[in-house]
Amino acid sequence: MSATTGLQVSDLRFAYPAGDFRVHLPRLELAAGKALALAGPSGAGKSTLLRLLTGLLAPTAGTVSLGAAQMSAMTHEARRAFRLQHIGLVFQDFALLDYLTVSENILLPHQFRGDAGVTARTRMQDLTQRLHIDRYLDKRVSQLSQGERQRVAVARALVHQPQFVFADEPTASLDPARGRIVVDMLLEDARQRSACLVMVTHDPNLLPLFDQTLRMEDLPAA
Ligand SMILES: Nc1ncnc2c1ncn2[C@@H]1O[C@H](COP(=O)(O)OP(=O)(O)OP(=O)(O)O)[C@@H](O)[C@H]1O
Repeated sequence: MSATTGLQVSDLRFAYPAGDFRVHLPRLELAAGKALALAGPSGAGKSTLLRLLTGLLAPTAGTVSLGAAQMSAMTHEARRAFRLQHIGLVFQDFALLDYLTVSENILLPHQFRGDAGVTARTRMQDLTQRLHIDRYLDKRVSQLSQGERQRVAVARALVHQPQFVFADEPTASLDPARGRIVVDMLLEDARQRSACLVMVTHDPNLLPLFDQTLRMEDLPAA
């Protein structure tokens, strides 16, 4: 794989300062355009690993590289700027601002990037149509159901066409049919744009859709 476009992890180790949880990931490679499912029982460390891969948590040892960017070699500010530009994140709790409308939530990260222009709006229209939430664009997020909020979080993560997409159980609040729409869209979007997708899931039926699966229970003892 190209060293400058995919995701690479080498000998990553992490322990929370408080508590007993530890993780050791000797090696992970994900080429551009490929999708990885992160599976494992509750409490196995999937969200923790996702945070390590995005630079939201710093490893105790080892390296995470997203394209040419080695996350732990960057300053806090550089990591933040990199995330804003190149990473799309769907958090488990969605991390939406309740008092803003759907479109404001989706475009807010774009404004931080100094760009909320026509391209972003066109892409927002397309994404929200495909996610069946376009009729809510002017509604406050506080007025939406959990499943609708989850899809707003997915649209927000994709609107800037990031090279790396990380999604923490993006179908948890959805019925199977809508969940499948979201997963298919994430996969199709990543493949079309040659982006990397890492998705946490509890659903074994979804695993065959991915190019690779990492099961937390297969990792060596930390
Ligand atoms: N800030 C923290 N400090 C100490 N321990 C933590 C912290 N956050 C999480 N943990 C612990 O780390 C372990 C892994 O948690 P994590 O949320 O990564 O698991 P998960 O696989 O994503 O779980 P779930 O499927 O339930 O979301 C758990 O035992 C959890 O209690």
